[in-house]
Formats: sequence, structure tokens, C-alpha cells
Amino acid sequence: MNPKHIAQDYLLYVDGVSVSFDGFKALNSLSLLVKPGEMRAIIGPNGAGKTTMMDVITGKTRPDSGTVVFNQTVDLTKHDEATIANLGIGRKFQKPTVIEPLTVFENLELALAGKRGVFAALTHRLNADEQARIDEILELIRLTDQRDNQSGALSHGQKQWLEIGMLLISEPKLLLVDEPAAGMTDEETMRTAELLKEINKTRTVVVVEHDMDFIRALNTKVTVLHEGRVLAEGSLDTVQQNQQVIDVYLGR
Ligand SMILES: Nc1ncnc2c1ncn2[C@@H]1O[C@H](COP(=O)(O)OP(=O)(O)OP(=O)(O)O)[C@@H](O)[C@H]1O
Repeated sequence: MNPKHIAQDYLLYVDGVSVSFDGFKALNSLSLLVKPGEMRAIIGPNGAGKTTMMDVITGKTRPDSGTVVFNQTVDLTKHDEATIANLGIGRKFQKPTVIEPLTVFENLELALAGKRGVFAALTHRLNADEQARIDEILELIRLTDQRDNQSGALSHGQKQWLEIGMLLISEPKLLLVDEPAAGMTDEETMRTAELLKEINKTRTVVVVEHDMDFIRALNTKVTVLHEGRVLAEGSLDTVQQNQQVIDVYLGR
């Protein structure tokens, strides 16, 4: 595979990717093409392969075959998770990993220090640009008034937003978000859709979610996965009218 042959148009180019676990095909010739600046929603029933797809993109799982190219030149199948994160792919897992005894601000400070580690984060004095960057993110994730409060006291939704803020600190080109609305109130769910739309003004976003109200609020192109491959793609209305999609969701 020569990445130079990959179409210039895509930030993320996944083609013909297969992954087997003990002979079971979790991904079966999966293709996903995402343009720079796009927001893509991924839906699909349990076991469709959504998590495995994210694992392949982020280097957690190696595909048996297929092409995974980032930013037109980088073959992601050749890199480990840490390298891929540094290349500009941020992944938000379902479960928040904020450090609860620390304040909201300290968590963002720690994310900023990144590889320098906790000791460096706690001893390093932020410069004006770094302060401004954190303040900007606090505004975006609507946690400015929680700045000096312990993260452990935040609501579930607020913890998820903080985690997204921590990812944004490292300025990812591509943000992968796994079921952000799970466990959220309706209001938090809608606020999360707004947040992702705001983030999408400057970054490419791929979001996996089951909540259809959330997907509708994103108002973006949807890819439906089933049995490790793409079943349908288009607007939410289009895919919801697709008979194969209806059958899969009704379990026929
Ligand atoms: N490490 C593994 N070993 C064996 N089987 C696995 C492994 N990881 C995933 N699978 C199987 O691969 C299939 C796809 O799983 P995956 O978690 O990617 O689906 P999903 O679409 O994310 O599902 P969900 O919506 O339930 O999270 C499932 O049948 C799952 O049981």
C-alpha cells in the first residue's frame, strides 16, 4: 500500500478493513471516508463493530487487512496508540477519566502538561497563552463557573464535557467520541450535541452514539454499521427510511 495513492480529499481513509477475533469477523471489509472539517455520526446495533472500528483507528487493534490512512500520508496500522494520539487523533472514551480530587482547572492544567507528567503540571507556571487557552476551553465546555471546584462534584454530563475539554487542549485534528450521551439527562444530551457542533467548526469529529435524538440534533451525515461493514450512509432521515436498516434495528 502506498499512501501517496490515497485520494487527497480525506482526513481519515479507512478502506477494506477486516478484523477477526477467533474466526469471528468483528469488521468485514469496512470502509469509512471522512473529509477534513466533516462531522460523521456512526450508528449500528450492538456488536456492529463500532468500538472495534475506533480501536483500529487509534492503534489499539491491528486490522488483519485493509488500509487506514490519516491526513493522506500516515499509515495508522504502523503506529502504536501513543504515537497516533500525538499525530492529532483524540479519543474520548465512554467512561470519564477525570481526576476527581483535582479541580476542573487542575485537570485541564494536567492535560496541558501532557507528557511532562503530574509533577511538571503542578510545578510548571502557566504562561499567558496557556492561561488563555484553558479559559477559552472552560467557556466552550461551559465550566467557567466551576473552574475552582472539585471535578468529583460535577454532574455526569459536566465530567464528560471536562474530558472533552482535556482532549481539546492537545488540539487534535480528528476527535473520536464514543457514546457521549450515554447516561446524560435530555438537557445534557442536547448541550453535548451543541458542544460537538461548536468543536466541529474547527475540527473533524467522528461520533458513535445510540441516542437518536442526539444524532438528530447533530444534523449531520450518518453511517450505519452492521456485522462489521457499512449498511447505509446519508442523512438520518434517509437511513431511517432504508428497509435494510429498519430490518436490522427491528432484529429481522
Ligand atoms: N477482543 C475481542 N475478542 C473477541 N470478540 C470481540 C472482541 N472485541 C469485540 N468482539 C466482538 O466483535 C463484535 C463487534 O464488537 P464491537 O464492540 O466493535 O461492537 P459495537 O458496535 O461497538 O457494539 P456496542 O454497540 O454493543 O458497543 C461483537 O460481536 C463483539 O462481541
